[in-house]
Amino acid sequence: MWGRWMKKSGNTLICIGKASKKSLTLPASGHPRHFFVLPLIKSLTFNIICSLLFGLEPGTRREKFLALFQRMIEGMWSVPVNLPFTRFNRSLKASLMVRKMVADIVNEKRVDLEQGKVPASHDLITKLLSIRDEGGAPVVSEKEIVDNVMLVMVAGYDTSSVLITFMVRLLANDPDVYAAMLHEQEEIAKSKAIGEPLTWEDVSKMKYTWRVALETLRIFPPVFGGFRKALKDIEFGGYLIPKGWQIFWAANMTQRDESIFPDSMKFDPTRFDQNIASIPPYCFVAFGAGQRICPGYEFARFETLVVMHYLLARFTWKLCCSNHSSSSKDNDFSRDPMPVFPQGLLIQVRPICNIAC
Ligand code: HEM
Repeated sequence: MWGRWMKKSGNTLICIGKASKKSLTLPASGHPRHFFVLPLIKSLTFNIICSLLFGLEPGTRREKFLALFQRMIEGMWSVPVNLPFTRFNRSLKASLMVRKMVADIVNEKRVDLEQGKVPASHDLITKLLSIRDEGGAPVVSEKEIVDNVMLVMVAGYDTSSVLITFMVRLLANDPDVYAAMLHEQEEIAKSKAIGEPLTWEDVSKMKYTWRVALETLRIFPPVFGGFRKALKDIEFGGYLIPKGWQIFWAANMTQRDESIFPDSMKFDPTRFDQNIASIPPYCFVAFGAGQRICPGYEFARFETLVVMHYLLARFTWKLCCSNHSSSSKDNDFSRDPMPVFPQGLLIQVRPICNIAC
């Protein structure tokens, strides 16, 4: 849904490209720098969503929004004990403030639309505000718009950023995949003048990079599962699941099942080339499946591809352990329930410019 809308809106790739270049800039001194990948990419994907979906431009307001939003997310999976000074309590308070900020933005946009200052196609909010029934009355209430904005922010924040972080780790560990991906991006960049933005055609050529992303999602799905309700009695593996029961589908288990993905722990992006036909339906479920499949799939695809393009164009990197951590396993991760690295995955980065960027 959003993918189609974004493709129609001409500046999508330019906007993702600009945000990526801004976040991924280092002084060209050639000296290495250290970065924690996950927080950096999280704020990048947050900024992309803010600009593209909500038309919220950089500035103090967006920074406040990000800080409150992060506080809200931190407590979403904590023990739900609402006592002062708990993570849960801080999260609830932040959530109220985020809702208030979103409601204010929606109101401002309604006024802008009424005064003809922005077109209906400006962003997701103006689009939703402009849907009218035959009598000219709004179809989506402002409360529904606020709910949808909150849902999109939460669903799009921790997902693509986790995928990109895992790809950064993979590329540091696997020189063959790194070389193949760099080659693909170099070929695309060669056809462009320095600073020329990526086009939809360029993105459609990033086939190997997307296979690497899919294979990363197969082994390390950011969303490890979800609930469904049995609409009728089902027999599965010799067990009866009665109608009305809740079922938890687990991407981790299906996507590492040896009978579906042989040698399942081997990282092999060729599973997603012409071999993709051998993957049975509902077995690659990193984006879910069926009617509730992730509506942000296309958006996540081109966001990931554009960010990876600029990362490869501008830097080489290697993994390192954090000075602040006594653990030598800094590059291992745990689930919270999203995959998290103890310090956010520390890397040493060296700026390059071997691709036009
Ligand atoms: C790598 C990136 C992403 C992954 C792996 C991912 C994965 C998922 C999964 C597994 C679901 C549940 C689907 C189901 O129940 O069948 C989901 C739902 C959803 N995703 Fe994504 N997602 C990603 C990026 C995004 C982005 C960037 C957005 C928005 C900009 C987004 C918006 C949503 C929304 C709104 C839902 C709820 C849909 C519903 O309940 O009907 N996702 N996503």
